[in-house]
Amino acid sequence: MTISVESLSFSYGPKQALQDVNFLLNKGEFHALIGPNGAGKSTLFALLTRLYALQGGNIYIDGESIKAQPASAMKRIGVVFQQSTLDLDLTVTQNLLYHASLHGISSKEAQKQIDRELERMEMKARANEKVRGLNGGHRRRVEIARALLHKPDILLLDEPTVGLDPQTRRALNLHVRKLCDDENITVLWATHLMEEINIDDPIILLHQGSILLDALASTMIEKSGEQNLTDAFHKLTDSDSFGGAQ
Ligand SMILES: Nc1ncnc2c1ncn2[C@@H]1O[C@H](COP(=O)(O)OP(=O)(O)OP(=O)(O)O)[C@@H](O)[C@H]1O
Repeated sequence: MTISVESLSFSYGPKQALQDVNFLLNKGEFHALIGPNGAGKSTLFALLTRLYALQGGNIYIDGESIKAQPASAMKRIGVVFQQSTLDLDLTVTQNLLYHASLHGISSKEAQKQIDRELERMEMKARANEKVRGLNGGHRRRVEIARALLHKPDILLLDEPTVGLDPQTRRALNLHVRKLCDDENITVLWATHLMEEINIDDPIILLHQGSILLDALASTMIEKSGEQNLTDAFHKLTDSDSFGGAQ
């Protein structure tokens, strides 16, 4: 399963948020989408998930255009948005059952999938608790379980660790990396936190709506001349040093 983004551009009225964005996601790999605030990450997610209609360019899933086959393309994608969309007054299972029914999954199959995904996220013991009683990290795990219910082969996560403490962030990041290893799921993880990225991760560095770098994280360090990812990120996304990084 690959995603190919080709010549993607998007404007909010006169404000151009993305310009000529191109990249490829490889099957079963963890990719980090990084960029400072306002770089265009959320806009890109909105296009990948069909929340916004495409303006310029196209997105292909295994060669299939999401413009031409939006429904079948969407079946292959699971999404965790930046803002939580769980119903706080429903239990974990009720939230997941509702989502499964939206995907047309039978209740028997849904229960099987819910058990499987909650087990994987180490949340099975909390299945009958109201979401309101869960901490932020556990709510995020439920959202990841929910995104996987319809067995997608691509998982998109838009800054999923916002507001979580470092330990919880790390645990969640490891959970998602395991999905790549165990299930061959292709992941796009948007973040502006460099500690969530490994040196050998493929990264897509977005800055002011354009791709500044599409390479391994180690290459970002080399290109910047810095010693670590955090310094490299700041150097490359500082407007004064913009250009010459590609
Ligand atoms: N509804 C909107 N109307 C006008 N401009 C917008 C709108 N949404 C986003 N923008 C602008 O488009 C650009 C890209 O925004 P976007 O939210 O995609 O960036 P981001 O990288 O996700 O940032 P953040 O990390 O802050 O969410 C920014 O300059 C932003 O101000």
